[in-house]
Amino acid sequence: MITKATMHYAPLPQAKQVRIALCQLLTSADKNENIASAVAAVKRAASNGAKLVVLPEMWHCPYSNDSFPTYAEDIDGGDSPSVSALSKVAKETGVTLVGGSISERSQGSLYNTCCVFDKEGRLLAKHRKTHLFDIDIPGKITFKESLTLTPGQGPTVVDTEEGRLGIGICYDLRFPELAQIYAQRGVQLIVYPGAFNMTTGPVHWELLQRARAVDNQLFVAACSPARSLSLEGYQAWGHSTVVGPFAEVLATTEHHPDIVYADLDYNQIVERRTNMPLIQQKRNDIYSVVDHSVYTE
Ligand SMILES: NC(=O)CCC(=O)C(=O)O
Repeated sequence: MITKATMHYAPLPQAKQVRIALCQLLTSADKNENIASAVAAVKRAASNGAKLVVLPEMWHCPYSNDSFPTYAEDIDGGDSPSVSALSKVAKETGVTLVGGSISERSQGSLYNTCCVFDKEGRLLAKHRKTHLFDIDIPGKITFKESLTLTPGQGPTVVDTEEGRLGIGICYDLRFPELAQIYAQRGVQLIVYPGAFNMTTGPVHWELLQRARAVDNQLFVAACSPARSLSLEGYQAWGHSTVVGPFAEVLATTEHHPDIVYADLDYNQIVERRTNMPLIQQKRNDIYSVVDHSVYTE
């Protein structure tokens, strides 16, 4: 049993170098077309040397409460064309695949769910968006995911050939506690499939990624859909980005369909934490972030 008194940061896994690719996909109303374009992007990323490939939030459907129920797939029940296609392409290309997110139906509830596959196409982990996107900025943007979706119940840490990953989905990026829990668990890279909007995206998208990276001295990657061509419906900010443990932007793009590549060297986490030993300097005697999925009172 681990208690708060014995709380510690898990040791980091062996450092390595990893080529990551973020596929900024243009999403349409046609699920089959979306699946085909995701598969093509993974193949292109792999052919350019990527070993870890990431897809955006809700890449298989338009981002709307009308779409989530109609496009939802039963992952646990084995009735998921999106998951089948991702598993197959991960195996064909030999990449570790963070499969963005899709609408999942499970036991009468809907979730915004990210599946992670190994290079054999096996499902390694499933993260259900933990913080639902419910905001109201009058005249700008109002969205309430909780009208259709149910939040996930915990953090997701997954050991892959390309490092120890922590998964968050879009609005999860706003919650520093989740990122700190990932750092406590020895995560090297936090991956956020996301689809920020045109009001908050310009001011918060990169800022939040850099904040999560510098607070926790680890890598952050956030993969968005490309901006929709139509003037109706949800407009994603785009700008898929990779950030290093010193808050440096390693790679980014604009709003069009694209693949963003970066070469990550996990040794830099050790270097930054040696230069600035924030973890040892934390005042656990006066504050702490408790991971209730691991620690007990
Ligand atoms: N899909 C989302 O969770 C959007 C989050 C967002 O735009 C934000 O400002 O936060």
